[in-house]
Amino acid sequence: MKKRIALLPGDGIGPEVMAGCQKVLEAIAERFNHEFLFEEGKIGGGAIDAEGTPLPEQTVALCEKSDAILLGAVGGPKWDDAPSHLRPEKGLLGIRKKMGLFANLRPVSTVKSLIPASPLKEEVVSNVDLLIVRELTGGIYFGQPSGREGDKVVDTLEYTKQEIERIVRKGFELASVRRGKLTSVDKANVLESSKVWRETVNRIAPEFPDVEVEHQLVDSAAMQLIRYPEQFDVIVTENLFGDILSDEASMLTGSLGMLPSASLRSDGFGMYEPVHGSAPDIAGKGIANPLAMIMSAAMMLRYTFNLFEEAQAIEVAVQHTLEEGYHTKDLVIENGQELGTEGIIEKVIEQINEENTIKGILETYS
Ligand SMILES: NC(=O)C1=CN([C@@H]2O[C@H](COP(=O)(O)OP(=O)(O)OC[C@H]3O[C@@H](n4cnc5c(N)ncnc54)[C@H](O)[C@@H]3O)[C@@H](O)[C@H]2O)C=CC1
Ligand SMILES: CC(C)CC(=O)C(=O)O
Ligand SMILES: [Mg+2]
Repeated sequence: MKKRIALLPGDGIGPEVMAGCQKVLEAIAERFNHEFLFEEGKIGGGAIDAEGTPLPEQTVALCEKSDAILLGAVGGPKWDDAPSHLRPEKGLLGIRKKMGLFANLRPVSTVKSLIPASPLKEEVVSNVDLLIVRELTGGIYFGQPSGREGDKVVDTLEYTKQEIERIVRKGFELASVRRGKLTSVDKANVLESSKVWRETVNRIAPEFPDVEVEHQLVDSAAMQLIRYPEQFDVIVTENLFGDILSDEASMLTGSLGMLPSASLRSDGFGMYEPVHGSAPDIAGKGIANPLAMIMSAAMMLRYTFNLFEEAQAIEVAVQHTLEEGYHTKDLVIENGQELGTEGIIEKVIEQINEENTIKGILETYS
């Protein structure tokens, strides 16, 4: 299979994790006989410095002609005080909106050998397997007006009924092919948009009789994620709530460096991006965890290219690498060996090239 992949490394640790990801995809291409054509584009702070805008037109054109997009991360202290249209994050919001990537899928599951980086009891996180379905192109990140006037500052939370309905449907569809439970998270005791959200969920529910539906208010959901995360299968929620809850949920796995995501359009086109940001505190040190980025690439292979064995090869390679005790600084493994970004990538590639890893996967699919 021949595919064009747009690489948008971005800022901070973005280029470091993207370099590793590209190497892993090259190993997959060689192992499974595919041709992946990579082309890089600028986005975020680097694009502001080079082109005077966080989302240059060439980058949009590159994304439009590609079969899928991989994005690292944007932002950093250098641009923190810039006016809002010159903030790196505007580039990311812009490309999501421009490409119509309304559904952000953020899977969170326990990785057996990892010790959660928090006081969570092992029995509370040992069987976590949940999927946050976050609305990505509406809500308070996009509503107008937004800005300052005198001593007043405004951000607007805005949704159309259609925007709510399409993400809620996505949540139901995904729950129906997983364990059949949908938790809709809102703030319907306060926000009008959340009331419409809840009405929409209740209106669509009869179309999915096999899906059990429950509603949780976002403050309580934040607590339940830590208290009893195994209760969740699919969580569907609006943009801001999904952003916050997914960073919280990352701690169930051990690190923010472990969470991948897929940002999808209704036709299956997607941009694949780790949940984490540009991590300026560790950028340039060679210690960033590239596994969220790599597993985002696995999601790309599965969701946009329908390359199921190849996606699983990456996931199994990551799992075996961790089971053998190799990890980056952000992770804790008992009696493990700490490696840098490049070191862990080498181990994952060794696993991809390991005969038994691939044999096991091919047998599953035969
Ligand atoms: N998708 C994106 O491009 C996102 C960009 N950002 C931007 O990133 C910048 C930094 O934001 P923060 O709030 O610090 O969030 P962050 O996600 O960049 O970092 C939070 C903490 O997690 C650690 N961390 C994150 N990813 C890691 C990885 N792969 N390996 C090891 N440790 C990792 C960082 O070192 C830091 O201590 C800001 O400019 C923010 O706007 C934030 C979130 C998402
Ligand atoms: C940097 C923001 C635009 C978004 C964010 O934090 C995220 O998508 O997780
Ligand atoms: Mg975020």
